[in-house]
Amino acid sequence: MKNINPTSTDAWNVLTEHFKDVKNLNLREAFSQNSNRAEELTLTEGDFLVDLSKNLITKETQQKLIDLAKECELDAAIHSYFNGEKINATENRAVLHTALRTQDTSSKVGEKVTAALASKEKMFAFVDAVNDGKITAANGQKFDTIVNIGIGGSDLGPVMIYEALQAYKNEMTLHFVSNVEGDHVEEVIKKINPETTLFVIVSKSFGTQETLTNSTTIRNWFSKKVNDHAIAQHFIAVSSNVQRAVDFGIDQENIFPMFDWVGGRFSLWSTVGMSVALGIGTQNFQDLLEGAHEMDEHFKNTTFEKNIPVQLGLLTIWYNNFYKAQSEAVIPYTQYLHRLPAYLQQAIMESNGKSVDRNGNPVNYETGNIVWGEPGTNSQHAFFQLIHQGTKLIPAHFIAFAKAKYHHPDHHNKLMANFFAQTEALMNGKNQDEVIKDLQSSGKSEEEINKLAPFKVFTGNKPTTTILIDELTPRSLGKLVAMYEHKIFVEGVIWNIYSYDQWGVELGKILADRILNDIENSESDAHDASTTQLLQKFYSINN
Ligand SMILES: O=P(O)(O)OC[C@H]1O[C@H](O)[C@H](O)[C@@H](O)[C@@H]1O
Repeated sequence: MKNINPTSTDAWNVLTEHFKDVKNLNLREAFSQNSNRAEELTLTEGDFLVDLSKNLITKETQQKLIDLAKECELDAAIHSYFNGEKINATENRAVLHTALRTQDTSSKVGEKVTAALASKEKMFAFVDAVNDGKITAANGQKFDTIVNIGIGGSDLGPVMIYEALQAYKNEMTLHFVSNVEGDHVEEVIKKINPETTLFVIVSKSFGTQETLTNSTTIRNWFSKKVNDHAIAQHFIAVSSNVQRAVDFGIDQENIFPMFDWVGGRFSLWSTVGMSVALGIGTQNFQDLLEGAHEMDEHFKNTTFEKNIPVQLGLLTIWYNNFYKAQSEAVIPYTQYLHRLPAYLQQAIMESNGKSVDRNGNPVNYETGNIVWGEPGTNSQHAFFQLIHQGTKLIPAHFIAFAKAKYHHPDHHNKLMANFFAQTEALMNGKNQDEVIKDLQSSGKSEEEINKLAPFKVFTGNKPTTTILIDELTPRSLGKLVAMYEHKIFVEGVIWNIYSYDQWGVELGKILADRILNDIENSESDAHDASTTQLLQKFYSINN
């Protein structure tokens, strides 16, 4: 991929000028002036409807952003991404999570696809055998519980998917242990029967402190509760470092390899999805992959104007770099997606939280937006106040599914009424006249009205993107997650950064090891005064 500083392109200059006009755009007026606005700024792809029309853009903005994408050679970059070029250059790796969800072995990455299909076949055979009771616990009973031990990409993707697909789960009960916190481990192991539990250790590197510590504690607990000989049947591993997993004591047969061309935070489609596949069955897992593949095809083959991930990525650039918005909210109107924001935080912020461009030079523009959110309607009763009336611009994604899983029309209508009402209210706001009229009709005195009115005014004009999907299924979920993966890619290309490394995480790991050594020797002197004082307080409570 070429090194192109986006701010040195013609399109950037054009956008800078264009921004001066658009920053005064009033969405209410934009709709009344153009009766086709909704239609012109809405994208569809099968069961997905993505309405961009409540954003602070015009058709012209969209065109100018596309020009930016073209000047930054997004087309060629997409080609490099899907064709397995080593676009993760700082780690000298290709980025091919897309190869995990296709059957096409005839492409340039055919060999990788063949390897991925073989690895999926081994995983599916294992999953089916466990779920059919052909592979059993050491005592011959059927496994009824899975404990996934992993962190970061080896946890967030699987948990998010499993929670999202609760309506598709089988009889297996899943637990996830991630934090290096004895209390977290304890809370999980006290709920399970080790005799019928399968432990899935997931670590791409098999070198992550949290996962190894938790696995060791759980293995020791298991051998006390059951016995040492049963370990081989009850512990399996997913890793790209097979040797380390063998050294840990996992039976070679029970190690499911991952590929180094799949980044941790994009790995849920691989054997990292083992626990999920055990919990929802192989057919549902396959549907998840096929949904993601559908989005891959859309992304690869659709013109930029109609391309959902391209348009969403460009909107982020627009808000981040021109409006200087610091963050974006993602609000799913379903409890099933309650872990989506956490999953996206890793996917988005670990990928695009970079301040050096592809030449190794500090960037002279903003990158990596902050992402956060919670399901609606809960979040309406929590942080929506700030989105409606705070001082910050927070573009938000509103995601909902037109059809509910269970038949409770009263609930679903109310949920969806809130979903539609919020984006409308964020856009329309409530002006002084409307506020005064309301207060008058509620019988308030003129004095009270004058006092209260300023607090009740909503400026409106708050941008939102509505993503309305027919129904939450494994397929539509796969498609939604892939949509965000490609959005991340688009942003990284425009920002001219490497989205697929994560050197920033490494420093914290090294420092924690150093302090651990001090803690084990009750030392505190080698640090700054603040850290020394905190360590001493810690020792005083624990010794
Ligand atoms: O799967 P593992 O090798 O144990 O890595 C788990 C996590 O480790 C680090 O935090 C990386 O930054 C993450 O991207 C990764 O997902």
